[in-house]
Amino acid sequence: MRSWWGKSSSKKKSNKESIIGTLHQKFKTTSEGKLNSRSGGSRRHSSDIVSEKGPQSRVESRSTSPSKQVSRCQSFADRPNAQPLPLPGLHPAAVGRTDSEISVSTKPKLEKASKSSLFLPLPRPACIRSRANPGDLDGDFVTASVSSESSNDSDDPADSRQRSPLANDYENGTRTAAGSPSSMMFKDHSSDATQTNSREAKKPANLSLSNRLSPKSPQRRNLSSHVPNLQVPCHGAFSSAPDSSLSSPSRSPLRAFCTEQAVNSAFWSGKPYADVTLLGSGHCSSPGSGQNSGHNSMSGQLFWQQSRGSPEYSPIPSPRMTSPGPSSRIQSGAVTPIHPRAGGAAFESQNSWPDDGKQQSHRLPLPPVTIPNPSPFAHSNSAATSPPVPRSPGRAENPVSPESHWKKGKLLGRGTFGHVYVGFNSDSGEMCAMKEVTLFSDDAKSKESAKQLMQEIAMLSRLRHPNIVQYYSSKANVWISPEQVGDKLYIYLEYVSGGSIYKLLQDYGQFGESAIRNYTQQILSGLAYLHSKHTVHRDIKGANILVDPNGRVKLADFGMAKHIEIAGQSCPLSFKGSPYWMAPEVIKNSSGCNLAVDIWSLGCTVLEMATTKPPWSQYEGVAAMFKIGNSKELPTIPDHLSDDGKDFIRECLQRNPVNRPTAAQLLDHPFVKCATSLERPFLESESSDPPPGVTNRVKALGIGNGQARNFSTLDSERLAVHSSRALKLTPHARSLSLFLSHTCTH
Ligand SMILES: Nc1ncnc2c1ncn2[C@@H]1O[C@H](COP(=O)(O)OP(=O)(O)OP(=O)(O)O)[C@@H](O)[C@H]1O
Repeated sequence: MRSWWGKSSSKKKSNKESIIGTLHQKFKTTSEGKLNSRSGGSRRHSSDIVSEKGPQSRVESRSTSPSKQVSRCQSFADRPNAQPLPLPGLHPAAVGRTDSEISVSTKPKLEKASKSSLFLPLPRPACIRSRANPGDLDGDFVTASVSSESSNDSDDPADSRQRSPLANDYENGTRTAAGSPSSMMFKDHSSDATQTNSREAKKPANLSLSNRLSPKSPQRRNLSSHVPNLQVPCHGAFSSAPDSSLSSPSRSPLRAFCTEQAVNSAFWSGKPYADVTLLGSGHCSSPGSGQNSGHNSMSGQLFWQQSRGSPEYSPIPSPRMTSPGPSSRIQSGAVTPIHPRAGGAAFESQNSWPDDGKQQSHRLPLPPVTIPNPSPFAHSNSAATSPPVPRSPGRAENPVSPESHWKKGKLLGRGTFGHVYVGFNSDSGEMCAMKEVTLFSDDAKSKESAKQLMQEIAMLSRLRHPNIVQYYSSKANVWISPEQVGDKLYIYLEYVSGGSIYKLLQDYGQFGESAIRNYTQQILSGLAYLHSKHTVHRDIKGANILVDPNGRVKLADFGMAKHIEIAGQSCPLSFKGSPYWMAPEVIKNSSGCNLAVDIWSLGCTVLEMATTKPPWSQYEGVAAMFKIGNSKELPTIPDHLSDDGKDFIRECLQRNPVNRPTAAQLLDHPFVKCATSLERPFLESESSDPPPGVTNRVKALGIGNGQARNFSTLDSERLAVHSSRALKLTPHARSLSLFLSHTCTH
């Protein structure tokens, strides 16, 4: 083994502590759990599980065909167990108005009714409008909307699909709430939904009514009473992600909380990058599996998380994502006829509501913005209250808060903590990435979420490096406080518009070696800086590395980063990370968490860039973890990589963390030492004329000659938004760059 940094790299035998027993035990448990579930015997954490997929839905859940999804939506009522839609006014006395009545008293009735073809009556609009106190009505529907929203922790259109039973079919089985108080809090919804797939056709009205009428459903809460102090630790010290099992609060609805789900979603579904949560000494969280952003991160117990299909969710919802759920219905006025929780077809299709026709069709998705309701009845008549002017997904809404200079724009992606939007400062013309976290006052996970977010801010606000995403403040000169608006918390980050490495790989396929060298060199620079601050990232992978249009790479997502107090010391191991990128010592819980875990993950990321997949991706999650943790094998290294590339990967993937080089040492490795920068210099030379096409275009824009020369080297976005920050190479930097490119060609 070559020791190019002068350090012995003789391999030691890896720790042979085996996790076989543990995994087998878990596997056995999960298998049993699954069998129980299939036979209807399992009721694991019924309140935690948003929905459950049956054998059929499990297959379809992996379908990515929008048309298929739509077709399933349309055929929902045709399911074998589907019952005729209830007619209004048949049995008014049977309508439960309280939660207890719905959940207890009416339940047997409903089951009985389903056998005897008797159906619960449903309220007509006229009945609703004739209420003595419109506020009651509003309250009911507000309740429904809030609780639905809450149960999904999200309010963007993309989440509509999650709330839809079809969407649940599409991606559930592992779609669960996290067992958090929040999920318990929304038991009406989650538990109903959990059992929906098997029962929903039998009792759609039950779900509808319980959602609409539950007096227990939460109202919007005063956040401050529950997250009273949002001040992050002062600059003086680094903060670290807490080692609790609640590491990824906002993603709780998606977090599997029983082994059965692990099996459902990953092991038996054949999903290559299934999300896993392992039962470990600590916990894991965070995103981005190979297939979803942050969705295969670990958190404490051996669970598989259902992938959402991509680590970054497209800001433009696909057709299958456009079925508006309760939340979007409330906000957008769109109603999915088949949504049982919203009362969908049960109400509208057979009750001859005036706008029946409208409700038969799927409306276009609306952007993830909150549209003020024009009247107290807006909720109740949500189907007919589409905003007069459809908002484009990119259209900014009002400033997040009066003091904030950022306006929220389109959705960039979703992660563990919440959603990320483009932010725009109308005054300066700058953009940022706004991370939005929705907090629920009586939800322990929300507190954890806020805590982690603040720790991430505290961490990021201390870091200044070109290869680390920069934290911005919501307000001038306030650098460490997240902004709290209602029940939402915002932090503002440098906007890296190129997306993540994962997304680039998905869109364009594997990278060429030159790009890999360059990106790796930049990742290493960021890591070397981070490690010099005694901080370990713990979730290095393609989905957490952003790339700007100039090829500059930025480490992102510091939600799991940990500060190691004393250099060289390891912190107590937390089972954190994303399984395919996770170091053996983390899986085996054998030698604590130290900086070397990032080096292992870097090696996996290099392989990911070279092949589009992380190592051992041919194995299912548990098997992959077994491979990583227990085998002595190296993952397959593609032949097309240079010897330097292969050697670099081998160095990173040494099983004994002690033998792994440091980031600083790896910067001297030949694979990255001569990496050529992809970043185009900002040309200042008067003699370099732009191509004729560009010149003409620039002339057409009325830009003078001098400006035109520079314009040719800038992408329009950067020019428009970051002109004040445009990179200019000083003469010294230019000559340095030339020198480096010259010396590295040899
Ligand atoms: N600074 C940014 N610029 C551009 N896009 C971003 C930025 N930060 C995040 N995103 C987008 O938002 C998605 C989710 O962000 P991020 O992963 O940081 O969220 P998170 O809550 O920390 O989730 P997780 O821990 O699951 O990764 C990313 O995959 C990326 O597409």
